[in-house]
Amino acid sequence: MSITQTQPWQNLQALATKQADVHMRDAFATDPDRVKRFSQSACGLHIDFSKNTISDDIFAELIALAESADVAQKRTDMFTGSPINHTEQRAVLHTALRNFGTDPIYVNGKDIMPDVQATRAKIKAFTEALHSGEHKGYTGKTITDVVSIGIGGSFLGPKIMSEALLPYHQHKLNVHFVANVDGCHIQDVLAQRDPETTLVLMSSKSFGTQETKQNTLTAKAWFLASGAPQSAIADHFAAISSNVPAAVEFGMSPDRVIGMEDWVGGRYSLWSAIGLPIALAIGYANFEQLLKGAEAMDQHFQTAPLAENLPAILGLLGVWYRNFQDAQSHVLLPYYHYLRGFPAYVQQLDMESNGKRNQHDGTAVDYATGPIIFGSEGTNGQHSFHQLIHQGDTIIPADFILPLNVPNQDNTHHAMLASNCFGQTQALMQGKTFAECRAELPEGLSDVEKDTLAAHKVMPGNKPSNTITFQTLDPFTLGALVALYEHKVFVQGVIWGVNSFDQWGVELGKVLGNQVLDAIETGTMHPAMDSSTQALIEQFRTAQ
Ligand SMILES: O=P(O)(O)OC[C@H]1O[C@H](O)[C@H](O)[C@@H](O)[C@@H]1O
Repeated sequence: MSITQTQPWQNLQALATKQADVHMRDAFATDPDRVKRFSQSACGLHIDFSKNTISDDIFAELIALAESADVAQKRTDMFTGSPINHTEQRAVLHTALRNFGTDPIYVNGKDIMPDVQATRAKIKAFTEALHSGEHKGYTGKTITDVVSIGIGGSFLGPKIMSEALLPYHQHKLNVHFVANVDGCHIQDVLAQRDPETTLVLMSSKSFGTQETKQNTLTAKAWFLASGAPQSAIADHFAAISSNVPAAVEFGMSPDRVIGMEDWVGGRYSLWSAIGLPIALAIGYANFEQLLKGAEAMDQHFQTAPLAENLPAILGLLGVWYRNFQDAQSHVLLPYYHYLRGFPAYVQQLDMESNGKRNQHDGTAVDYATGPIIFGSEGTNGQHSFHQLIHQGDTIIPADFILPLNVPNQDNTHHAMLASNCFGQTQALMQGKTFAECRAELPEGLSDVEKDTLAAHKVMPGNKPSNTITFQTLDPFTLGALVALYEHKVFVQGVIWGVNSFDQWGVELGKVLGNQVLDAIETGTMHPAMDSSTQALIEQFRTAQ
């Protein structure tokens, strides 16, 4: 049965009509306990979700909707290794990677936990060998720089988590990230490096990603051009992949390849060996704390009643806006400079997981699914796109994220940051009425001028937001925050009945891109190629 035929879905449709006449301003004015009822905490995270266009009835129906979608059973299926990624016949077990328990988890009859623990030991050993200076370059010099090459989930997690945890960097290595195949980036990074003290770390789950392979080939050519012997590759190149044979065939020394399993999705892989660059930056002990924070959120997600369950709450609120308030997007606003990359991280996590249009049996959905995710650090967004969030004609639910304390805290700056964060949520909620705007206008204006100007100044308000706060962004808290969003996305995928763990939509672009590359290189157009693409290829070839 389609989710739209369930009673909670139909009740929510009726409640949406009723809710249209309610303004949050009035809800707060008549209900002093609202913030208490619509706030929850777990794993060091506090979520104030009272500035949402929900009532107790709506919240109850959203919980009922999750129950009708059997979120609890689907959650158990994921954690216990069922092949829930059914189009690829794979389990989805990024949660096993941060499981420090002793119980077995079986995939195809094999307990995977010994391998998970062995990989953690490899990450630890690799990190400590570089940090201690034991792993030296071919001329005997200490390795000072790591160039981490990867894209998508093999880039975003490592880069954004390393950036977010800058205060925890051990300063034993400089870790540089390269993702795009645009040669400018790899060339700029390598130009600053000494081949004798640089290690190149190639991360590619498939080991088939064009950008990552090309960047690594360029790095290898750079290294050998410096006069390094072929035999030195083993000391200066390493790889992380689920396709170890391909990595060895590519020229990686077998003992420099760390494997990963195919039941770890790219966008869920920072907890696997793909997270090695994070450990290289912050040290293995801190990396383990990152895992433990995610483990704590896993336990909360598995045990908390849905009405107190942080991922379920965020997921259901997203469904409320996407399916009953016609919201097309969702904005992430981390009020913390070190978390500036977090919107891009959640963009892949959310849009590559739930940007789908078919239910599990292949039938097309007849309701909205994944939203458009965007965002930027606060306060910068206030001086850029917040105008549309405040006065545009569409609802853009917002997540504000703020550490209550920051390292090397300057209280003046931090109070300003927090006041902007909270002030924005208040302005979005309460808005400013026509009468309030008109009353502030100078007396010299005529009534017509006042009416016109006031109309332009009205802030409708009733714009929803969640505010997520925590003491400080340490590795544990960051792990919990990332897992919170992973499980939010999971809850939504279950309700929408989509497979959140494949990504068939990225394949066609790759295939056609290779045909275009062939045409650029040979001048021979693919017979099925349209005239626009052919003209673009000709334009490019002519310009070279
Ligand atoms: O890690 P790789 O196999 O190189 O894949 C890198 C990225 O590219 C793919 O196209 C997918 O869109 C991503 O989910 C993946 O993270």
